[in-house]
Amino acid sequence: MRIGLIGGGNIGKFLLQSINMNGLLPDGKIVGLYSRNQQSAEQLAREFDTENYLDIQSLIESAAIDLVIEAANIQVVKDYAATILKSGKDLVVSSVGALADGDFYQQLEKICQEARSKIYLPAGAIGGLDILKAAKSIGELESVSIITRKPPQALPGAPVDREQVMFEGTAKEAIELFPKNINVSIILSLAGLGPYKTGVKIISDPAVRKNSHLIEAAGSFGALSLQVENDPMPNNPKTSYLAALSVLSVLKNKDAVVKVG
Ligand SMILES: NC(=O)C1=CN([C@@H]2O[C@H](COP(=O)(O)OP(=O)(O)OC[C@H]3O[C@@H](n4cnc5c(N)ncnc54)[C@H](O)[C@@H]3O)[C@@H](O)[C@H]2O)C=CC1
Ligand SMILES: O=C([O-])CC(=O)C(=O)O
Repeated sequence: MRIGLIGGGNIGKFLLQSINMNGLLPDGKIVGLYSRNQQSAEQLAREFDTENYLDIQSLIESAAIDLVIEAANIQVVKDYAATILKSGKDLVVSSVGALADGDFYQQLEKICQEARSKIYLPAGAIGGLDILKAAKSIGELESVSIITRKPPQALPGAPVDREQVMFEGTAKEAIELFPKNINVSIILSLAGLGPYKTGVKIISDPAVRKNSHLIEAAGSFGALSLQVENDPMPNNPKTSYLAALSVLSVLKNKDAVVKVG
């Protein structure tokens, strides 16, 4: 697997370390990187033995790459996913919030069918998606919600001296207001009832250090209540370590002959 990486932040650097330095993907290597800050991208490319691309288009079009990982932001997915998939390359998306737009989702799906490419959406900083998908398969999933609690440093505009509910509403609205904080609500929507029917509450809490997500769902299967207490990435309190691990896990399991879950 010859991988191209977009984004050299927390998740990107974790992947470079895990794959290119620690060899955690036996048949894979990140052979190309594009990140917005060229100075740090050059440094990362040197440190982790990969090629630094000066513009995103050349990375996407490179014949040396057969799968692209987006670890940047929602806008990058909106701007480049179609080009990547049309070129026949597979795409792993970290900023799954981009797919809250149903028209965009369908457009990408059509491109994949025509170009025989695939999109991989990691579970990110949460779990429980297998339960929602199973419950939905007979159309008897009734409700899905997520309550996210993060320290104020992770949430724009949060007060540092008291707990505050920053948002309460649907996943569709939540991702528009907090695009770097609540991608989890969109993967939950895609596995379950869609972004208009997934309830979201975001709480800023100065008493916590971890990013926690409480997922609740109900249907004919029974009820789900799952609390994830995530350690943040060392350099970015917004992003949970599990989000980075889940991208690596998708890559590790991509071509497995036995699929679990
Ligand atoms: N699904 C999930 O559970 C989660 C998803 N995310 C998503 O993953 C993204 C990456 O997370 P982190 O690595 O923690 O963020 P980060 O802020 O540490 O890194 C983002 C990187 O992307 C680069 N970048 C920004 N705009 C770019 C562009 N136009 N082209 C190329 N590179 C660009 C930045 O320079 C930076 O290196 C987040 O923005 C968020 O959308 C983050 C956390 C959890
Ligand atoms: O990392 C997390 O806990 C969740 C997050 O930022 C996101 O979903 O965008």
